[in-house]
Amino acid sequence: MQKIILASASPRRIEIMKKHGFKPEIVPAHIDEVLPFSMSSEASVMYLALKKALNVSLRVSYSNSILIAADTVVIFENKIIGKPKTQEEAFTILKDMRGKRHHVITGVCILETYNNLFISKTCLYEKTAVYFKQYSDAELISYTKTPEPYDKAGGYAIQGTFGKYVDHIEGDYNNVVGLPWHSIKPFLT
Ligand SMILES: Cc1cn([C@H]2C[C@H](O)[C@@H](COP(=O)(O)OP(=O)(O)OP(=O)(O)O)O2)c(=O)[nH]c1=O
Repeated sequence: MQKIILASASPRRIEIMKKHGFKPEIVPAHIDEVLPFSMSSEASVMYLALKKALNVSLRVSYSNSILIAADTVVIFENKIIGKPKTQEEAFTILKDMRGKRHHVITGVCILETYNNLFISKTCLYEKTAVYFKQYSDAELISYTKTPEPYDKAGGYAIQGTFGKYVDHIEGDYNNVVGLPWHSIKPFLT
C-alpha cells in the first residue's frame, strides 16, 4: 500500500481524507500564494497546488508514496475572492454575495514517487456553483464576529455555521470544503 502525504495544514482537507478511510501523513506547505503572471482562476489554483506539492516534495523522502496538495478560491462576478483579513472585509464580501451565485474552484496536484523521485501523476480542478440565501446585515455582523470566516476562501464555511445560509449547490460539496473527493479518488490507488 502506498503512503499518502497531504501537503496541507487545512483541518478540512485532513478531515475529508479521514472520513473516506485514509490516514495521510500531514506535511504543510510553506509557500507565498503569489502568481508569476496573470492567469485564469482554473490555472491559478492548479499552479498554487503544484507549488505546494513541490515545496513539500523537497522536504520528504519516501519510496512508494503519493503526495496531494490543493488550493481553493471563490470566484464572484469574475473576481477572485480570497480570505478576508478584517471584519469589515468579511462583511463586505458576504453582503455582496447575498442572494446570489458564486463559484468555488479547487485545484489539486498529485505527485507520486518513481525511483525515489516525485513525479507528477495529475493536476486537475473542480468547479462548484454555490447559491446563497438572503440574510440580514445583523446576521452578518454577528457571523463576522466569530473566527469562522477568516481562514476560508470567500469568508465563509459551508460546513460551519454559514451552511444555513446556503440555498443549494451544483457540484461536489467536498470541493467547496477544499478537496474534490470524487475527482481525486481514482488517483489514490
Ligand atoms: C468556501 C470554503 C472554503 N473553505 C476553506 C478550504 C481551504 O482550507 C481554505 C482556502 O485556502 P487554501 O489556501 O486553499 O488552503 P489553506 O491555506 O486552508 O491550507 P493549505 O494551503 O495548507 O492546504 O478555505 C472551507 O473550509 N469552507 C468553505 O465553504
